[in-house]
Amino acid sequence: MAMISTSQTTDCHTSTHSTSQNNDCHTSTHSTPETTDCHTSNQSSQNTDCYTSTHSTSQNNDCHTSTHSTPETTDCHTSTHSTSQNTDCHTSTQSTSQLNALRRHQEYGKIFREQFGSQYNVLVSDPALMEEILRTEGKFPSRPPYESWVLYSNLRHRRGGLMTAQNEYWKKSRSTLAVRLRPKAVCDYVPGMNQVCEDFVERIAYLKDDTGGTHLVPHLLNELNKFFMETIVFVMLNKRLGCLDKNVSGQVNGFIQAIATMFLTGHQLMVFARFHQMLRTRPWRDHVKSWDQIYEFAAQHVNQRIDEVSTELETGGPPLEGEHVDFLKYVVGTRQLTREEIVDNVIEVFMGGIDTTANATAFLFYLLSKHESVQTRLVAEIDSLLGKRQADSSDLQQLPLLKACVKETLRLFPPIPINARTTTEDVAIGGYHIPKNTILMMNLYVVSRDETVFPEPDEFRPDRWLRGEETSAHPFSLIPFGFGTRSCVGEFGAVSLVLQHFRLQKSDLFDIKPSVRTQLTPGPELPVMFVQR
Ligand code: HEM
Repeated sequence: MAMISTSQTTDCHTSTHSTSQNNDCHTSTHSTPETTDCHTSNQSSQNTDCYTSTHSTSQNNDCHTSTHSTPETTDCHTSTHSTSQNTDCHTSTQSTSQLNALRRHQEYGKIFREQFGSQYNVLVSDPALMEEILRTEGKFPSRPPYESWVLYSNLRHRRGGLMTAQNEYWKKSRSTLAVRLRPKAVCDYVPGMNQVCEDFVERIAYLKDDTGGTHLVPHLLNELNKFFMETIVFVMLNKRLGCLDKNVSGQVNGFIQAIATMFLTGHQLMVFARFHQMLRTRPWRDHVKSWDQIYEFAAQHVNQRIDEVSTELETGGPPLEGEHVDFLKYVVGTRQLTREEIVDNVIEVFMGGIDTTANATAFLFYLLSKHESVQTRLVAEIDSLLGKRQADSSDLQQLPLLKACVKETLRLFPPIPINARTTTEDVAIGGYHIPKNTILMMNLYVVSRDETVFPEPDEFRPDRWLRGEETSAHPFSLIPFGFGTRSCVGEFGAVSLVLQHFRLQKSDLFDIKPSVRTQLTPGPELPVMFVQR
């Protein structure tokens, strides 16, 4: 696989792709220039990953190739693809699909259009353009939902939840749920969450291979998934599932497996989901089966909790002003959503929250294990503030390096590498006219790896986020949680407790192989050794 070296990337960017101002080489060599249309790249159809689908260059004989001044295009093209000598470990841990995305933006610029069947997508990798998109969205911002999720909801006559909802139903769900998931509200759950963290640390100590001497934790990503599932279920349902018990029950394991299958098959159905449904293909059948299992398990727990809080509300009356109310009690108390709508929403929040946080934490552990000097400074920061005590909600503000490490991890490996919007009316972005129903794909990953935005983009340098050294990057250059009224409702949990117990070391046995499986993931096994402190 050809690698992209940083210096060559710079050449390409500066010489040919400066974008939004319409003064880049693409625009300047267009036959129909300013403010009309952006570049078009025709997709070579059958790709299973709509984010990363490789276009066949030879088919690009429309405005892109036909209007380009050939020498410049050729220069740029070859300069970004001829770097096979690069053995740098940074680039080797980029997923193939993200490397493809980088190349395409290097080739076509920071805004270009591609056609996918009858659907037009506009791909954007410029913070200023992303700001324009996100600041001009209307009352009901529309994020294209995973089609397979919507097809499943329709099949089972469900309304779906926050992740897939649109228009008035989305607004109603959002205003009911988000308020109790904001960081301030989640602080109320910190003592219980710390208990979950303690159990996770105990489980890591139990699982890590000390006798074999590798100190590795088998299936670490799966363990992180369990940890975040336990945490999110605790916050939302005020109950423990037992995901971190020594012997996890068959039911809980089945639920975890079903989520993994749902995401995997969802990724396979990313393109032409309707055809898969019509033809009842294997991925479609597995997708439906896994959703059914997820619903069966989760609905049982959510319904049980709705019954409990409904009784509490009937007997105790509405909560007093300022009184801590748990998430579901609050939601039921608002009477805004039906029982079925609550179930659908809670399940989709689970699905939005578990894998994202697990993948992000896995990448963070990996990066810390690889960068011992950062880890040493971070451990010193945590030790001097917390000693042996557990973190509480006010501590995060006093752990600037921890925050910086989290930000830097999300920059290098954003779990949702591409965020998107569907235009609900004709709009102008970067001077281009974009018709209604176009999908605007904002490639967070490509921005993160753009050295005109972040110097030394492939380096893990948390210091770039610290006071005094703060990056001068555009405010929209790092938006891993999205922005605006449709942004993420979740908040990223602390990892301080793990570092209070273990020193993380990179194992030489193997390295990660990131890939996009609906989300950007480092893969099931991580070369991170947990050495007891
Ligand atoms: C590192 C962790 C996470 C990352 C990187 C992340 C990222 C994102 C992104 C990029 C979006 C789309 C935002 C937009 O369209 O502008 C999103 C939406 C969402 N996230 Fe997260 N997320 C994370 C954790 C969580 C957690 C912990 C929860 C739940 C407790 C959660 C629940 C949701 C929900 C429900 C939405 C849909 C919101 C809506 O459409 O109104 N996420 N997330």
